[in-house]
Amino acid sequence: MVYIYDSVLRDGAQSEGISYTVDDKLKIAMKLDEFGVSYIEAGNPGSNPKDAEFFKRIKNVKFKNSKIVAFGSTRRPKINVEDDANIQALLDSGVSTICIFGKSWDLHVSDVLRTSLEENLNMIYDTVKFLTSKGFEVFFDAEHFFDGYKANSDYALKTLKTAYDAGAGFAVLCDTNGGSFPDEVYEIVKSAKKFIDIPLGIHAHNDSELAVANSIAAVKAGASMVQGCMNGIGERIGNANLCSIIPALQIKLHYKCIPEENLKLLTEVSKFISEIINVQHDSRLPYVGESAFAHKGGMHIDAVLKNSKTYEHIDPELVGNDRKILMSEVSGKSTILSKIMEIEPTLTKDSPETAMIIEEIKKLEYNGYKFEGAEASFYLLVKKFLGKFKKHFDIKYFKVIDQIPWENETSATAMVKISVDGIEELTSAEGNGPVNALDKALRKALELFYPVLKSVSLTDYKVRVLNSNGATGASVRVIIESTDKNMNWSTMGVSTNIIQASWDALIDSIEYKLNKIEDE
Ligand SMILES: CC(=O)SCCNC(=O)CCNC(=O)[C@H](O)C(C)(C)COP(=O)(O)OP(=O)(O)OC[C@H]1O[C@@H](n2cnc3c(N)ncnc32)[C@H](O)[C@@H]1OP(=O)(O)O
Ligand SMILES: CC(=O)C(=O)O
Repeated sequence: MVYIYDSVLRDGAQSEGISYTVDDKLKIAMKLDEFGVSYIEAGNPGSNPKDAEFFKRIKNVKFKNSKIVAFGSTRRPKINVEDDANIQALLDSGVSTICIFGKSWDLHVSDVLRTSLEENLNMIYDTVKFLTSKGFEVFFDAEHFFDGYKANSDYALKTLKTAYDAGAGFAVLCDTNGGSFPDEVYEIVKSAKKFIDIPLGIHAHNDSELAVANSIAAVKAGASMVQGCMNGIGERIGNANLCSIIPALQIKLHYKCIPEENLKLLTEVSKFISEIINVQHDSRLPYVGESAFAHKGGMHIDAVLKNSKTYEHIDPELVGNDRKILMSEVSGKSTILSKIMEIEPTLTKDSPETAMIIEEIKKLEYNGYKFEGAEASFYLLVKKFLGKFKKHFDIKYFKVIDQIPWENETSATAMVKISVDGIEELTSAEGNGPVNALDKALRKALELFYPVLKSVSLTDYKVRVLNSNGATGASVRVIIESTDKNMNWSTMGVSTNIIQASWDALIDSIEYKLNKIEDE
């Protein structure tokens, strides 16, 4: 068993750009409990009113898997532990587990605490003893343990012994500055383990991008608690990313970390935390990112479709993620065929249509199209090639007029003339920009013929300048995301004229919806 100790709410709150509300903290704590981590380090009750309120409110919440931990430092030098306001706040926090960080690097004792080595040991002893004697489960975070060990191993080890003598349940060895290497961590954890019989934990920062490797090295050397943060957030570059450590330990090294059946919640929990902290979920996160199982190279896709083990280190379903097959100019026949077969199952790798579609895609990608992000446009292209595309309307013309200054949120007016089965319709609409006005005018006209389009809305609009050397004459690629609440789809347009590119993406969005209805 390796105890998973998440610090998203404490060390995570020390990340640049992250500031939780009390409600955010409560939501995250409940999600982590549902996921099944053993400990949730929820904050420092002596630090600020928000954390103090959190500890007050959390008293009324029942947790089924996790214990809430309050975090704080050893007492200040040269005062009685009972007189330390931060220790008092820990006592009042209402939790049963407390994590105390203390100095284990002599440099920090002399230069930061500005006290004697002896007094620092007294501070550790007094604080841990005081809290254990009050019945708390106490963990000791040996701050800068690895740097301290390298500078003065006797003293660093003495700090662990002191915490042990005072009744600490775990000594957690911290790579606070994140500068250690896995082989050093392995050796130092081994020697700490030989020196003292207290359960050991690891708390690694990611300054050298080695926090996950260092945490795993520590476990291999005998540590049985991993402190870290989901998504790797935390002070500076962040903490060891638990989203990578948990599956590595549980799936590959067969340690028990969280309830087995909950591992498939990992991707959801990771995305939930990004949502709460209001940052884009990083697609490149191992295991849980959108790209973690996204295959693009033609040869990779060919192999994955034959046997997914050829290019996947684990089955994505184990962590609740999905496999993605991306189409692009580096796709081979197998990739595109797998997509084409969703539209026309009788085609094979050797059908002339397959070769023609691949050639067309490569030509279009050369000219700035990117089908990887616009699968609905790909679907329409294939349908057109196979003669299966049904055109639902003709555009006679469209016009857009920009207006500055704005008037009541309106800066553009569009006029659109369409025809459906020979019946013409001319509409106009105002919008907060030319694309918005065009979208509204087009829908107004089409909804008369196709009321189902009332359920469709645009959810995202992205523009990418393709050859920026062309300055205002550069080509742009517009990607539009649409939804009808049941499904989402993306379409694309490329042109030197941003209005034309947007218009093409809009037309594809609507034709996709109407063609899909006919497939059903
Ligand atoms: C490695 C880590 O991440 S440890 C956790 C770090 N987290 C944080 O700092 C966030 C929470 N911190 C806070 O809210 C504030 O720093 C508080 C409320 C705890 C303290 O605030 P202040 O009393 O104003 O002190 P300030 O933050 O300016 O300085 C830190 C003080 O703590 C002392 N200190 C640092 N580590 C320890 C320790 N392990 N034990 C005792 N005292 C310590 C420093 O020596 C310094 O004291 P000094 O001013 O007498 O020299
Ligand atoms: C305790 C802690 O956060 C650290 O040493 O990094």
